This record gives sequence, C-alpha cells and structure tokens, in this order.
Amino acid sequence: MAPMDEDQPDVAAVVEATADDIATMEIRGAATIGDAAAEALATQAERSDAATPAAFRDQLRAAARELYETRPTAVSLPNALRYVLRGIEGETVEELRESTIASAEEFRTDLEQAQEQLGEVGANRLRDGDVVMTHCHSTDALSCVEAALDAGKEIEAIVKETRPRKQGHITAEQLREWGVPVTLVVDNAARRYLDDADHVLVGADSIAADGSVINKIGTSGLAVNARERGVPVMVAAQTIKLHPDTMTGHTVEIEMRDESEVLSETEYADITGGDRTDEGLTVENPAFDVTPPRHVDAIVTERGQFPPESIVTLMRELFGETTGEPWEV
Ligand SMILES: O=P(O)(O)OC[C@H]1O[C@H](OP(=O)(O)O)[C@H](O)[C@@H]1O
Repeated sequence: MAPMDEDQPDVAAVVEATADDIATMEIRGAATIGDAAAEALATQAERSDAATPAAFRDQLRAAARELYETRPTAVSLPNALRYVLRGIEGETVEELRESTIASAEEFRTDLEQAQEQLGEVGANRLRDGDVVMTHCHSTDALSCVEAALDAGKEIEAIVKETRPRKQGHITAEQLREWGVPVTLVVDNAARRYLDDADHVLVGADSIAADGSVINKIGTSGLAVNARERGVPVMVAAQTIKLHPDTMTGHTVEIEMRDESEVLSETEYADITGGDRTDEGLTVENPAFDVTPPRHVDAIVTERGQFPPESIVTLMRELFGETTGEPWEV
C-alpha cells in the first residue's frame, strides 16, 4: 500500500503504478485503458485492509479518482470505472470486496466479447481484396480486419505512421503477424495514397452524442480528404466509447501532451540556438481531434453499425439521460 496519510484513503501501490502507466502511455488505446482501470480496481479491492465498509468504499473511490485523472479524452476510462463501481454491493467488507472483483471481471469479459462482436459487424463492410487505410493503433479497428481475415477475405493495408508517437508501427506489426501486406506511409502521404484505398478504418477514443468522432490527431484531416476522394470512413468503436456527458451538452476535453513528444531537447536547441527559454517558440501537441459526423460514413459497434447522426438513440438506451462522475454512483 502507498504511505499512510490520515486524510487520504489508502490507495494500493499497484493502482498508482497503473495510473502512471496510463499517463505515460505505457498502457494506451482506449479499450486497453478501460480494461487496465477495471483490473486496477479489482486489485485495490483484493488488497484493501479497510476495517469498515465505509472505509472500503472510500478507498475504491480514491483509486477511481486517481485512475480517472490520468488522461482526459478516452471516455472508456470513466465508463469502465462507473461500470465497476456500480456493481459493488454488500454489507460487509468481504461482500464488498467480492462484488468489486466480480464486477471488474464481468466488465473485462464484456469488453472482450464486445470487441469480437464489433469485429464481425465491421468485417461485413470489407470485401475480399479490399485495401484499408489506418490511422494510429486501434484494437477495435483491427478486430474488423481480423474477422474479415477469419472469414477468408484477403485484405491489404496502408498504414499511416501517426506522428508524434508512431502508433502506426504497432498496427503494422499486428497486421504483418496476421500476414496482411502493409504499406507504411508518413502522415503527409495519406492523401496521395487514398487513391489506392477502399476504406479509411479508424478507432475512437470518444463518440459524442451528435455523432462526432474524437480520435487520434489527424483523423479529421484524413476524413475530409477521404470524403473528397470518395473513400468511405468507417469508425470502429465499442459502445464503451460513447460519451454520456455529451448528451447534456458537455464537450470532450482534448488532451494536450508534452512538447517533448514532438521535439527533442537537441532539436529544440537547434531551432533556438541553444536558448531553452525562448519565448518565441511554442510547441503544441494535441493528442486528439474531432471529426464531424458529416465526414463519417458508419460507426461500427458491437450493437451493429450506425450512421453517426443516429448514435444518440443508442446512447440514450445505454446510459439514460444523465451521469455524474464515476465515483458519484
Ligand atoms: O480502444 P482502441 O480501439 O484500442 O483504441 C482507440 C484509440 O485509442 C488511441 O489513443 P492513444 O494511442 O491511447 O492516445 C487511438 O486514438 C485509437 O484510435
């Protein structure tokens, strides 16, 4: 356990480690982040030394808050926390512990199943011989390719590198493992290579109630170019990516990451002639952007595919009208 602080509920060291890993992107990708958060809450429950049910619940809430404060954009994180916390029931610490662990397990199983089901739906959009263009690395998007391959279709991929963190390399590695021919291109080459693509296939970190897709920076430009070239844009997103707060007018916060991901110390020094405090040079590093619904052809979920404008009906069905912070359940 972390060092004791009289006012702070005890959060397990492993929860803090998971939170760190999410913040530094050792653990990344919206679904993977949700999965890791659920696992961390189960571990918190397992290791809790709370003497009373109230203390146990306080610890769980504190753990959820710590995990929540890591990255702001992927709604899979608060949705996962909310799901697990809602499943906690019982009168004694032991009952609470068991129900937390069971709730986290249920969430993680559902997540895996949802991704498989989504893959089946997405694969129906892919024909034998199709070429997909990908951006970043999305396990939901790759699940569609995997299901298409399992159905005996041949698929090729044009993989965008995805600066600054080059998650395209992870996508390329996975696709090559499956035997998919990959053409890796720098982001700036995407428009040129759209002529060779039958689909743009991306994931999502959050989907807003109006059907906007919040995904890795560069997605919106890609979608605009794809629309101009007549290439359909398919977004693979489990329902855990639906952002409930957007039903009541909230916007999705776009994470700004450190400038060091864009520019190394040496590169910075080269530009400024060694002046580390040059106020005339600003580096911005937004991790995500918003693609409006008019540039998206289909959102593929485990509940079927939706035109982006109709996704709000699914959101109402799943979440009702309102939600609070995950620990306010
Ligand atoms: O849930 P899955 O489909 O795996 O990933 C969804 C999205 O998460 C990633 O964000 P980051 O690399 O964590 O910043 C990408 O934006 C990707 O499209």
